[in-house]
Parts: sequence; structure tokens; C-alpha cells
Amino acid sequence: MSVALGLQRPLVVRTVPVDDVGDLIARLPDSAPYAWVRHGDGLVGWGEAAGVTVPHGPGRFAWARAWLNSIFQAADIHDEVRLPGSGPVAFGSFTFDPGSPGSTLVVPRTVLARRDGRAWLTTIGEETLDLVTPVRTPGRIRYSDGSLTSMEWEHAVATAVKEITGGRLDKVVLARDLIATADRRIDPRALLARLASRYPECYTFSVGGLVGATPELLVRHTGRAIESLVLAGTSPTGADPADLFCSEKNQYEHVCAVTSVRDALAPLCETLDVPDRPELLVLPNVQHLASRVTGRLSDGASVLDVVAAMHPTAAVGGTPTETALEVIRELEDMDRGGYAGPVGWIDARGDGEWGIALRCAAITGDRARLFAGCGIMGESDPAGELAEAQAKLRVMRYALEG
Ligand SMILES: C=C(O[C@@H]1C=C(C(=O)O)C=C[C@H]1O)C(=O)O
Repeated sequence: MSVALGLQRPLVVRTVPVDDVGDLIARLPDSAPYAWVRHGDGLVGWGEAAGVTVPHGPGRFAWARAWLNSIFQAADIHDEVRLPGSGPVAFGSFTFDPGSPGSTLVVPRTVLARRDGRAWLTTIGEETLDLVTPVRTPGRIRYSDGSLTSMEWEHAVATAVKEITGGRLDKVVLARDLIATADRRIDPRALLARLASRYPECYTFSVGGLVGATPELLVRHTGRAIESLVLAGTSPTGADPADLFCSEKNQYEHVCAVTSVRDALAPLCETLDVPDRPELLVLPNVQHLASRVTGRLSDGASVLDVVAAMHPTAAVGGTPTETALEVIRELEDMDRGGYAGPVGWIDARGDGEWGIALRCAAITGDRARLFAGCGIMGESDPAGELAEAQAKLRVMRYALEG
């Protein structure tokens, strides 16, 4: 556990309003940035006032909440803005599988934020001078297979189809990875800038080396109001949306995801509104069936409590959840790390926004590990699912190659 200022010495936090800050991502000074930006609004952060690697295991969300409480409750907070995301915030990324190590929480030393025309700056401890170094693009990119070749992955999909038609489960989301090697060290800021301009509708994020632009909002928590955007059912952009709406496979795949979210949220909510029918979310590469679920929490649960109840939804796990996790472990032959896990931020009031870490890559030095997955149903065609995974990989390929 690293706590730069020490648990015994409380964080001294100051939030002040600032004039318009321009492009948030362009303000990031170094190569280990924190970001959560959509349509230009959001939070970016740098430096580390406190940070921790969350121990893996089934109690990891409870452990993370306890750690955050100890930091936030002891903090000496001077907050002139008092909006979600003002005062101290922690950025976090949790691994998909509770058994995988690598979940992290970081309270940046500096956070710059904008929301609906208001901007603010939060600093912890002494002010420091942060120089914005020039952003370098990664140069030429070479790709190699991840854990499975395309053919092996198609075979895994075919095996999953057999498990489904044989009655072991209804739906499983299978993912694959792709390794990219660049000419030089990959500066996450170069990727963030490209992602934010090409995918403004998505949440462009960076936490602990995991960089991406996800369209899927796991949960936004503002006071007692919560909101989630459930995605499942995909076709290439440009294909007739009617095919997606009329496809029984895609409709059922979507119903599985929405049901998992409704079942997770219902016990926490006094009201919950789940649309009867999905809408269409069109992105530059793919289009999805999308359901916006809204609700009101019945008590003071924090955003992390809600994340803990929801993860993993059937949009990235499957139905039933535990069987899907078993099949994923059996067939993918890889550790997903933070891919398909919750990623986002939380403030000291318990407000925050968390997405499902999709359309992303884990960056280390000159290497990026890209991930993409697809919901597999009894009718799935392995070649079609491979094409869908490739379309989803285009997001990070574009971020790397421009
Ligand atoms: C698993 C991914 O995406 C998920 C799977 C989808 C599907 O199979 O239709 C759609 C959106 C996401 O919930 C991914 O992008 O890697």
C-alpha cells in the first residue's frame, strides 16, 4: 500500500472554481494520467496523494470502500464548489475476475474538472509546478496474437455454443486479446486525445495504464439518483438497424444483460425504471441495442456499493453469472485484467461515475494489450463473432495508429 502523505497525516484538500479550462486532456502533464471525459466534460488528474492495490478476492469492493472511508473521512476538505466530483476523488479500476490481482485506487494530487459549463481545480497538499511535456505518438505499430489465434478463438466460440445448446447456460461473453508493439514508449495522452475526438459519445478513460473509450456506463450516482446504460446486441455501423431489432438472438442477448442489471439494482432502489424496449446507440465502428435504466436508491449507498452489486453484468459475463464465469475461465485462456471490469471515479460524498472497461488496452512501456469480446448465444456463428470482435478492436487500433 502506498500512501504518499501517510494515513496518519490527513489529506488537506482544496477545491476552487476556475475559468474555463479548455481541453481537459491537453492539460495532463505526465505519462501516468487519470482521465474520465465525455463530450469534453469530466475529470482529469495527476500525481498521487494516496493510492492502493486492492487485494483480490470476493471482498475486494468492501475492502476498497473501507480504505476510501479511512482516507476521505480523515481528510481536511475545503470545497468551494460542492458538486459531484469536487473535493477529493479517487480514480479506480477493478479487475473483471475477483480472483485476479491488479485492482487499484488512486487519489490524484491534482484534479481538473468541468461539468455543464462550470470548472474547478482540486489540489491536495502543497501546490507543485507541473510541466506539460510534449505528447509523443507511438510510431509504427506491429500486431501479434494474444492468448489465442483467431482460429483458436473461433473454436472457443464454437465450444461455448455447444455448452449453451447443451443447456449448461444461456449466454456467455467471450473475449480475446491482441498484442501491439510500438516503436517507442506509448504515451497514454496520445491515445486519450484521439479517442476523445473520435468517440465523443463514449467515456474516454485512463486509470493505472488501462486506457480506452467505453460506451457502456455501469452506473452514475448523483445523490440518490442512479443511471445505467446497458448495451448488448451489436452490428456493424451502416448495417440496417432493423436487422438488429428483429434478430431474436440479439434481442435475447440484450434481455439477459438488462435482466442482470435490474436484478442487481432492485434490492438497492426505492424506484427503478427499466425501458420495455431498447434503443439504438450508433458509434463510428459498431451500433448497439441500448437500454437506459434509471432509479432512486433507498438509502445512502455509495457508487462503489452499487458497482459491487452490479458487477459483472451479463453484458460482459453471462447468464447465469457463476456458470458464465466458469466458462470464461475455461475457454478464454487468459486473464482479462481490468478489461470488462469497473473503471471510474468516486468522491467523498459517494457520488461518481463508473463504466465497464471496454474498447480498451493495458499499456506497459512500448506494448499495448488490446481486448474485445462478444456475447455468445446458442445461434452464434464463430466467424461472425470474430468479425464483431475485430470491429470492436478498431477503437484501440485507431487510438494507437491514428
Ligand atoms: C464485450 C464487449 O462489448 C459488450 C458486448 C456487446 C455484444 O456482444 O453485443 C455489446 C456491448 C458490450 O456490452 C467489448 O466491447 O469487448
